[in-house]
Amino acid sequence: MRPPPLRNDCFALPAGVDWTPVDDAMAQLRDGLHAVTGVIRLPVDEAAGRVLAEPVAALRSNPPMPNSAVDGYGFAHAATGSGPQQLPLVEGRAAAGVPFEGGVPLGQAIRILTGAILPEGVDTVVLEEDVTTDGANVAFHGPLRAGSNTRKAGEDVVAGAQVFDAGHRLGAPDLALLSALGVAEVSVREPLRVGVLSTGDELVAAGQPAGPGQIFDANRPMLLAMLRRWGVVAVDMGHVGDDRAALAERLDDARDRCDALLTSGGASAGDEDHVSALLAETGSLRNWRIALKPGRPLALALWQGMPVFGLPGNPVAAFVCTLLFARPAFAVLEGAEWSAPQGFTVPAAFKKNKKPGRREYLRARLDAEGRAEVFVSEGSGRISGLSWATGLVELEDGARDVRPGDPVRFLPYASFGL
Ligand SMILES: Nc1nc2c(c(=O)[nH]1)N[C@H]1C(S)=C(S)[C@@H](COP(=O)(O)OP(=O)(O)OC[C@H]3O[C@@H](n4cnc5c(N)ncnc54)[C@H](O)[C@@H]3O)O[C@H]1N2
Ligand code: MOO
Repeated sequence: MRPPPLRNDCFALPAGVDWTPVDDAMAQLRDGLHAVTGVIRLPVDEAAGRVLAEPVAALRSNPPMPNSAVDGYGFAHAATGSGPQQLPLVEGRAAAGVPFEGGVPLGQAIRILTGAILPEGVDTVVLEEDVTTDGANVAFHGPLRAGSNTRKAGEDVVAGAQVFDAGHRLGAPDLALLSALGVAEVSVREPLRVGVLSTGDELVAAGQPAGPGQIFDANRPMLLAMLRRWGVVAVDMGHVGDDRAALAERLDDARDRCDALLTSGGASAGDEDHVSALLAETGSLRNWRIALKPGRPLALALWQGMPVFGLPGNPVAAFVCTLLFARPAFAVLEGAEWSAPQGFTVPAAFKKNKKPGRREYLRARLDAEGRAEVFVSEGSGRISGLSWATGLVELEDGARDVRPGDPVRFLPYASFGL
């Protein structure tokens, strides 16, 4: 027998294997998904984090009426000029919620407060800090620009205008806007229910007695917490050993309770890689060898119609694959757009000679000078690096010789909604 040459690089891309570039895998995944959750009506103040199921139009303009932006004195600009101005005051005042009934004659002024509707005859307001008054007259220096310190009706949004498309995920500022526009109820998607299942004979839950060959299940608490951060209903599907029948039973159970499932472990093609073996029997398996480090094996399949993301077992790989593939996929399943993280370019504080042909994600954080430093090890079982980091540095698919000071793309955990 002649052995093959020793490469000893489990990230080498062996010839004859079909390595899928990250972007191709993402595009294929995105194109195969559609919204699966139901639609409900919700009061706007309960809708933060939900995805709109239909477009929303303004029921009212913002602001609904022309009004004053400041506390001061209102008048018609046409009766004023440059230099010292003095205008007699009309009786009464205009306040927010208590409009002045009647008009202000040309050449006269009225006391007006912030948010008050401009009375008939008023188109300009002078700040109270810029006047002197004896209670019967007001004096100030011109010229003032016509319309100073006022807000036009609909200058922000006009009634009838569409403010959001279907698929928009509502954030706190959106609740302010919808409320201001008189929209009190919206049609939104029900939240996605995603199960998390750990696989492998070696796993025990933290807190349980562990034999020398056993390790504590680190992926399940991490993945469940990530889902909760994303507003997903996280369903703990527990742990199964390397037993195909038990795994099939658990997948059936998940199918009844979840819209999608994350499994970890057993994703590649080893003797005990039952997840990919079982999913292969469904005929829908896409067992990707992704040109990605960490996170090469990623099994995607439908189990009786339920999308299953078979994540690699190594916790760092499971984390990266979930951020890159599962999170945007969940958005699509919930009726939103596929979402790419918003990264930014910073100088590197490290050196690295990167091989071509795969995309790499390094655990990273910013130092005091805003440069990205990376974790001491790239081992995908080095969980401490995930805690040490505050984000990931993304190195594109080609070869790259990174020197300190070179620009690199930093993706903070926050850009993945964590
Ligand atoms: N001969 C080769 N061996 C391996 C290769 C390779 O290319 N050639 N690739 C390695 C890479 S990369 C990964 S990733 C893993 C993928 O394997 P699986 O997805 O089948 O995962 P497992 O073998 O079940 O587990 C890998 C590793 O992670 C630990 N693990 C699993 N689940 C958990 C959990 N819930 N919490 C903590 N740790 C977990 C498990 O004990 C293993 O150590 O294959 C490599 N091997
Ligand atoms: O990349 Mo494996 O997918 O290192 O852990």
